[in-house]
Amino acid sequence: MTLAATPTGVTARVPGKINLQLVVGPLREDGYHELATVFHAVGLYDHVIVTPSDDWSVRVGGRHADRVPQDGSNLALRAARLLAEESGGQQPVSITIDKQIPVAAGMAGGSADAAGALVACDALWGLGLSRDELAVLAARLGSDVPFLLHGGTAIGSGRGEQLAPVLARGRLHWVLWISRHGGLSTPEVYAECDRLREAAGHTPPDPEPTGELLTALRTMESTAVGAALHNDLQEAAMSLDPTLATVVQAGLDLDVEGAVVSGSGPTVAFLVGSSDAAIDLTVGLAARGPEGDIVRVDGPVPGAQVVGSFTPSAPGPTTSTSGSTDGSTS
Ligand SMILES: C[C@@](CO)(OP(=O)(O)O)[C@H](O)COP(=O)(O)OP(=O)(O)OC[C@H]1O[C@@H](n2ccc(N)nc2=O)[C@H](O)[C@@H]1O
Ligand SMILES: Nc1ncnc2c1ncn2[C@@H]1O[C@H](COP(=O)(O)OP(=O)(O)O)[C@@H](O)[C@H]1O
Repeated sequence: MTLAATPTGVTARVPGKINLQLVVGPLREDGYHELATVFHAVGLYDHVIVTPSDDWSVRVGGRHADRVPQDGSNLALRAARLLAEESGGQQPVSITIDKQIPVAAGMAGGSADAAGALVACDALWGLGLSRDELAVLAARLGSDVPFLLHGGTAIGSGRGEQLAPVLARGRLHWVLWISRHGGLSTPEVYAECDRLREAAGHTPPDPEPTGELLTALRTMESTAVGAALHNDLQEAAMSLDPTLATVVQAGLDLDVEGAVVSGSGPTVAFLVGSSDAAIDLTVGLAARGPEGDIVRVDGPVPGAQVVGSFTPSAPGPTTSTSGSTDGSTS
């Protein structure tokens, strides 16, 4: 009988997200807003590597490492500890994150790392939890974390943690404009949205996703999807970072199917009709738009998944790279 070798390290790959639609309802008594959102996972990835250790720790490298906490507040570390606790106690892990998703950018990079840590630790500790069981823990870590486990395209309701998959066939091509001047705080953007609404005397109704977007997503017809992009937090994000209005206008002046600020911003997502159009827009934005990183990605892509493991008999990571990994930066 051959015993399966216990892995000595596991790598998970996890994408960032954009919101194709974000309808923000009233502020609830628990401090969250009721939402109707359509999440869409795109091919810009963090990698989360977990290895057994004597102590809990996290180390962050990669393009956006400098803005990520490397203490107990790191969401990947919090996720690993929560899973250990809820599964009856496990050996501590040392976590290494390769950070390519921009931080505080409306792309849920911290939530992505939490989702990556959940699937990596589940595999390392041999727990075999289902996605639904992991999603319950994910929701305790943040409203966006369940979606980063799920991936693809999905409707989020409640505070964003209740998911329903969206029937979507095909692929969309995106160009992301990513700020180099720092991110926006999610709670501050929600608070600014409330402030603007109050000043305008506007009380929002219970939110619902629009049928127009859901119909457009069935065929992924880019002109129809582009026309249905919408974000209720966009005005608040622009109020806190006025550059965003200039960025959106720069894209609209070029050849795009649609433009939207992702989540609480400041990332701006431009939808185009082909990969050639994405290259043209990258060149145009670099020449005419405000300074920022410009990245081409496709969506939808799968959520957090294990892509490699180290075993005592085969040291060193084995990795696979299925799915879209474009994420080309200009
Ligand atoms: C705006 C969105 C859109 O997908 O994404 P990001 O822009 O952050 O990526 C999400 O709603 C962010 O979700 P997430 O970043 O997980 O937020 P959480 O940690 O759960 O909450 C942080 C804070 O955001 C506000 N919040 C969050 C979710 C929600 N439905 N209503 C809220 O008002 C609350 O002030 C809360 O204390
Ligand atoms: N692993 C992590 N990666 C990124 N940010 C993290 C992480 N852990 C904790 N944070 C904190 O979460 C905040 C929000 O980060 P992020 O998820 O990237 O943004 P957003 O909420 O805009 O999608 C950051 O400002 C950072 O302080």
